[in-house]
Amino acid sequence: MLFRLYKISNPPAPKSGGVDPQERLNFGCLGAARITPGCIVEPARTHPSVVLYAVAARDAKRAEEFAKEHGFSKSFGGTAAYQDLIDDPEVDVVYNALPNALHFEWTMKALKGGKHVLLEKPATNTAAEAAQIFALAERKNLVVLEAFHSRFHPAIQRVKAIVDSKELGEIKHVSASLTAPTGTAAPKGDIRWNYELGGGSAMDPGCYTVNALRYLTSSNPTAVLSAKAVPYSSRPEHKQVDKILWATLSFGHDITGDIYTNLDEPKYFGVIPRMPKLFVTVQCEKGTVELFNYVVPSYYHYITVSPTGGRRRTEKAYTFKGAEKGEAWWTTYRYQMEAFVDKIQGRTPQTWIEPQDTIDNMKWIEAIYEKDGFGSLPSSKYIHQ
Ligand SMILES: NC(=O)C1=CN([C@@H]2O[C@H](COP(=O)(O)OP(=O)(O)OC[C@H]3O[C@@H](n4cnc5c(N)ncnc54)[C@H](OP(=O)(O)O)[C@@H]3O)[C@@H](O)[C@H]2O)C=CC1
Ligand SMILES: O=C1OC[C@@H](O)[C@H](O)[C@H]1O
Repeated sequence: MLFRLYKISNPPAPKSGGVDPQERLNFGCLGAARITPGCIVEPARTHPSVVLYAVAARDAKRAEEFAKEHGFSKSFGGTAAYQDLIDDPEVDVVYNALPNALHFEWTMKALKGGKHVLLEKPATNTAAEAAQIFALAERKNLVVLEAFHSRFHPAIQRVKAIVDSKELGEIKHVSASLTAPTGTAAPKGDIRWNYELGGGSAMDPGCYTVNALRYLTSSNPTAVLSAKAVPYSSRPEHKQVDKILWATLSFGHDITGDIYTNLDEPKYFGVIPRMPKLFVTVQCEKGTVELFNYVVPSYYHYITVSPTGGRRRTEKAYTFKGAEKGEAWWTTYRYQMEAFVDKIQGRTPQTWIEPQDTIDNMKWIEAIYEKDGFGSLPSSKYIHQ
C-alpha cells in the first residue's frame, strides 16, 4: 500500500517518445477548482497525449497562480475567461469542473465551440439537460464523458464480474453509502450547500450511490419506494439542500436497493472524526459481495466475498488481469483519462459510460428529490441556439 501511495504521488515520467505530436490533446480547464489537480493535473503527468494547456478562472490572478502551480501554459482570467478559453483554437478538450448548475451551460458552449468535454459528475441539474448535451455532442461528432471516475477502476468492475458470474446466485438487495466528515468534502460556504449552484447530498455523494446500484444491478430502478432527507440548516435558503439522504429503490424482479449519504457527518463527542462510510454491498441468493471504498479504490480497497455457509475470501483489484494498460498505482482518474483519450482518438476504451447511462442517473436523482419532498433543482436559464 505504501508503495502504491508513493507511486501515486511520484509517478514515472510518461514514455512520450512514441507520441505523434498530432495525437497530443490540449486540455483547457474551466475553473481553478479543487478537483482539477486530482482529476486532470496528476493523471496528465503520466499520459503522453495530454497537454496541460490552459485554465480559466473568474479572477485573473487566481488563474495565473493556478496555471503556474500546476504547469498549465496559459491562463484566462476575468468575467469572459471561460468563453475565452473555449474560443482558443488551440484547446481540444474542455474539462468542466464548475458547480453542478453551470455544467449544462458551459458544456453546451464548449460543444458549440467544437471541443470535446470531460464533464464533472453529476452531469447536470436535470435529465433533460443531460439529454440535450448528448444530442448536441452527437450532432457535432464530439465526445462528452461524465467523469464517474470510480467506474473506470478495476475494483468495482471486479465486483460486477463476481455478481454477473452468478457464483452467488441472483441479486436480492444492493446498498451503497457515502459519507464525509463535517468540513471535509463540503466546508462552510461550499458550492455543495448552495441550491442555486446545484448543491445537496443526493447530487454529490448521492450520485455515486445511485450510479453504483444501477451499475451493479445492470438496470435502472423501477420506483423510489421511500426517500427521506435532512436539510443542511433551518435557514430558508437551505430548505431544498439536503445534507443527509436515505432512499430505498425497487429494481423489479424482487430486487431492492438502499442508499445512505451524509455530507456533514459530525465528529464523535465533537472531537474524533468518523471513518467515511464507503461501502457497496450486493446480497445475492447464495451470499454477499462487498467492496470497501468503491469511490476512490486506488488508494486502498478490499472486496469480501461471503458465500452462505462457505468460506469467506478477500480480493483486491488494482489492475485488470492480463490487460496491457494500467498500473497498480493508477488512480480512478488516471484510468478515466486513458479511456477518455482512447475514445477521442478512435480507440475502444476499456470502459465507457454511455450517454443513456448518464441521463438515467440524473433521472433517478430527480426522482429521489421528488420523493423526499425537496423538489427539483433549478434548470439552467441558458438557451442554446
Ligand atoms: N470526480 C470527483 O472526484 C469530484 C468531482 N467533483 C465535481 O467537480 C465540480 C467542482 O467541485 P469542486 O472542485 O469541489 O468545487 P470548487 O468550489 O473547488 O470549484 C468550483 C469552481 O467553479 C467556479 N465557479 C464558477 N461560478 C461559481 C460560483 N458562482 N460559485 C462558486 N464557484 C464558481 C470556480 O471557478 P473560478 O476558479 O473561476 O472562481 C471554482 O473554481 C462539481 O461538479 C463536483 O461535483 C468534485 C470533487 C470530486
Ligand atoms: O466527487 C466527489 O467525491 C467524493 C465526495 O466526498 C465529494 O464530495 C464529491 O464531490
